[in-house]
Amino acid sequence: MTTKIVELSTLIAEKTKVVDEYFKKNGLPTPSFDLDGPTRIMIPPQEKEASDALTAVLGATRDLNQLLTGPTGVLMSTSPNDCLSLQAMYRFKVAQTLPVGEEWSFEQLSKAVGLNVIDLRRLVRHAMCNHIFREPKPDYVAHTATSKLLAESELMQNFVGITMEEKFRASGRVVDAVQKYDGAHSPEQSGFSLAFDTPKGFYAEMEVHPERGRRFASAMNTFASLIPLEPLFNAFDWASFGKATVVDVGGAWGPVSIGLAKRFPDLNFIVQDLPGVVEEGPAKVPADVKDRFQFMPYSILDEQPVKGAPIYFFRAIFHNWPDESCVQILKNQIPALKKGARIVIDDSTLHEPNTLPPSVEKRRRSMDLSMLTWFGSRERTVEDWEKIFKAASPSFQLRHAKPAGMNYNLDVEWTG
Ligand SMILES: C[S@@+](CC[C@H](N)C(=O)[O-])C[C@H]1O[C@@H](n2cnc3c(N)ncnc32)[C@H](O)[C@@H]1O
Repeated sequence: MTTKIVELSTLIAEKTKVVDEYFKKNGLPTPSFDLDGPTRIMIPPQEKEASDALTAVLGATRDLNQLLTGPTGVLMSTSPNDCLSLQAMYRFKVAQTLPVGEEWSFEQLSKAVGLNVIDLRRLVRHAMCNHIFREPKPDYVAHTATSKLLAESELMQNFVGITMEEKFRASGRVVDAVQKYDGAHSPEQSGFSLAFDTPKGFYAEMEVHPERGRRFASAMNTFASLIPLEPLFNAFDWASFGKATVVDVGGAWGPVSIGLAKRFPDLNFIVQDLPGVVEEGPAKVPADVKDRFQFMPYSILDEQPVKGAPIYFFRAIFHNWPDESCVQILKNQIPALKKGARIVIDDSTLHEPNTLPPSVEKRRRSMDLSMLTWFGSRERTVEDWEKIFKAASPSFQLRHAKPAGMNYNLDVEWTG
């Protein structure tokens, strides 16, 4: 009889071959830890066979690893140390300090980053276990593909920065928050607020710490600009509105609206966000669509000031807010809505357990816990969404809820 571990290893071998052939056929470099290794492994979902094979390999390698580690090993090796060593790499700018292609001794690196050599060595050597840096000869450090990416990419620096400096710390207080508040009813009832000892929720706290706020906004904006927008273009009939204004509520610097503007030349955009965020916006809009953009400070906790637009677009907004706040945000839009106006929501959504490949399910569940950590909020199923619309007003009618890439697209009509 074939055992589970052999079954998994056979699947891994078969599916890895499919992925390998896809890379070769498309002239893509093979994954490598070396300096010139590719920085991003992405197979577009329309390349279904190769994309499914990659998903299968990621799930099966994880399962095989866990089976061979065994229950005792899994429980005892789960630890925050991966975050700890990466936080140190971020805080001491180790990646940016070590020149790419050079080999520096720990002594030299210690002097340059300003951390004693004993602690630097132990932290870097732990990071090396995750292929972040390598030790080409005893007591020397060199870059790998991953540490090089951290050295050279501002997005990665900001993304790692918010994860290690804010979220890692906040995670340590999530269970306390859950126990204390028994379900967050407002953004300040989060692990983040407990960890940072603040009476404010995450976004309100960022307003009083503009540097941290900019780091978060930069990470989110760059991340958003890397996500393929094709699924969003196709999920909603943007063109059917003809010459129309889209109010991009919480649109940050407008990365998603910029994509929409390029694809749908008849649409104009009013991008709204907190004052410190929108002030960065105009400089980021490419010249070819600039005349169709306006940026406006607006807090979703107040009444919507742009009246009578046909489309109010919320991308990755509601999952940052607990249910009561979502209801209030929707109510705040009502005075601006004319009959037939649409609230278009593009947000990640939860599925029934065990209906997605394990690696995708883990990503979604992790996103759900991230929302809990930062904001006391949650990912939602379509049914959860429907309850929120109903609580805000029975005049909100859900026209469709369609999968759109990693997200769901919800088209909600104001029936007046
Ligand atoms: C996860 S980001 C999504 C940004 C953008 N919609 C996208 O898809 O990339 C959430 C956005 O909500 C904005 N935000 C947070 N609190 C807000 C508030 N009270 N009023 C308006 N925007 C807010 C943040 O500044 C941030 O830009």
